[in-house]
Amino acid sequence: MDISEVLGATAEWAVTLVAMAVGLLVVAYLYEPYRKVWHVPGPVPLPLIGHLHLLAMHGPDVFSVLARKHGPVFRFHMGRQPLIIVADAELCKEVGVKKFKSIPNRSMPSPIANSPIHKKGLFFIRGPRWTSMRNMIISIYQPSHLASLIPTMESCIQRASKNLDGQKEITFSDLSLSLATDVIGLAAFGTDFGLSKLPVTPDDSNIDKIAADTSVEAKASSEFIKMHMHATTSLKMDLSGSLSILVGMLLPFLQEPFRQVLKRIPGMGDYKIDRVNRALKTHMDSIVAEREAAMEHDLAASQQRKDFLSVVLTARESNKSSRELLTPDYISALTYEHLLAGSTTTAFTLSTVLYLVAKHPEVEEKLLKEIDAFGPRYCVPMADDLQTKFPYLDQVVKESMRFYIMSPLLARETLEQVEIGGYVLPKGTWVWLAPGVLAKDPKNFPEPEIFRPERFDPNGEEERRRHPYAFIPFGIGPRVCIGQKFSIQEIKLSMIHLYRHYVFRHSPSMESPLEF
Ligand code: HEM
Repeated sequence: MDISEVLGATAEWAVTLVAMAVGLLVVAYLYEPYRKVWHVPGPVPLPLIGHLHLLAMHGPDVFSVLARKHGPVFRFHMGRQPLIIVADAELCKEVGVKKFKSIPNRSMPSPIANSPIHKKGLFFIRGPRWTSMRNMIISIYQPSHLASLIPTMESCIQRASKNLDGQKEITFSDLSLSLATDVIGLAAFGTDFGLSKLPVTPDDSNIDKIAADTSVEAKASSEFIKMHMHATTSLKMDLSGSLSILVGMLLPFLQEPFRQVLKRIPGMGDYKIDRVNRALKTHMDSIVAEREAAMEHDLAASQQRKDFLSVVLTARESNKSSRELLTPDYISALTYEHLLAGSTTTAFTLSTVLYLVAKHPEVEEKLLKEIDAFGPRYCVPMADDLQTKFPYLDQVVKESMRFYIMSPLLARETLEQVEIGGYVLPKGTWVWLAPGVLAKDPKNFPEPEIFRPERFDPNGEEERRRHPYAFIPFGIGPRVCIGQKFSIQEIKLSMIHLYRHYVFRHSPSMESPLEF
């Protein structure tokens, strides 16, 4: 062997060794988070994609399938990121309530981390700031405030339902989205978006028609809503996300550099998301600034306003710590969050209630009887009436929310090492509760695939036997939804108004079975 052959062989070895070392580093990087929670049962994750192939295979049922196989606490890998899924009512109570001090925050998905308008809302803020803001917001949502919103809600419902007059066929989910967005627009901003004058769809098709309205207010609202719709649909952290989100799920360290580059390339998803998020923030900041100016101009008139933004601005002036806490960017984020958290959720729930009632004539008959018994059509129920005079409607709404649960997962992250269901989880573990699995568990809901509102009858055996945390569509513990009563009030008022004037049937062209 001459010297050049020796050198060649050495170089080959060196390249092989370097390639192996890089390969090992990549594998170590990919499996590093797995190492910390490998003792929790779960399927073997594939490199890069983790368990995303299972999600593609089973759809949203994947967590029920895995819970049956691996037990109530198991691992699910979203790309490289392991999630510890908790699918048992008692253990959910442990995570959400009993051990709240060790698990007080939500994990922050990557699309949010890049958007201040989303990041600074109540949903994702942490620590003492969250405690103070939550207490301040809860104080606004007193029963008397909710009751005072009934006329606003009712007038939006009446206006939206005019779209049904003379119609043989309508896509109700579009109408309910317009309605819910209008209601929250008035409740949060004191602004009438007027969307239910003409339903708006997330694919923007009606936006153009709305934009044809030349009034300044209509233009501003339609632009704002268009951006909002886009921002909402792009928040998903799944296979349909932007390229940087996809890359981030596989190799998180590459996400930020990718995003920085892609957001500068017109036509890329990241480019659009970045522009929309910045525009939304600018728009919200200008709404807040305008309202602040109006307040300075006429304090007494501003204090009379009932919308969330005005109430928060008034609260800010009450003392020094509120002024420090409620800076304009947080106020923008909190107000915008209402639109984000309160429109699609309520619209989805109202649509599914209507869909399920239309599918079950015996439920419809019982419901109509209850609604008719309340009184003549012009008699609008008050807050107390909604709570006490419509027990069957209450059961129908609950059962619909169980049947098609809006949030099948609740995100949490451990603040310190904690033990859940016999497994020690280190600080920083993503622990996600699975109300979607609980809602279909025959232990708590016999024959879970049957739509039966009576299972929520407070005097019934099934309701009495059920674990108190088996049904948590609005979440659990101190982080529970702040808009629960608001949206239930809106849904009940809508159902009462709609069923006083119309009945609904499924269109022959409707997708069956529904796919989510
Ligand atoms: C049917 C309608 C709604 C559903 C199903 C729903 C569901 C949820 C769920 C599941 C959570 C997470 C709770 C947890 O992690 O334990 C949540 C949180 C939240 N929701 Fe709702 N929601 C609805 C309507 C609303 C409305 C109308 C608003 C605003 C007025 C709102 C504002 C919020 C906020 C701010 C949070 C975060 C609370 C915190 O972290 O302190 N939601 N919601």
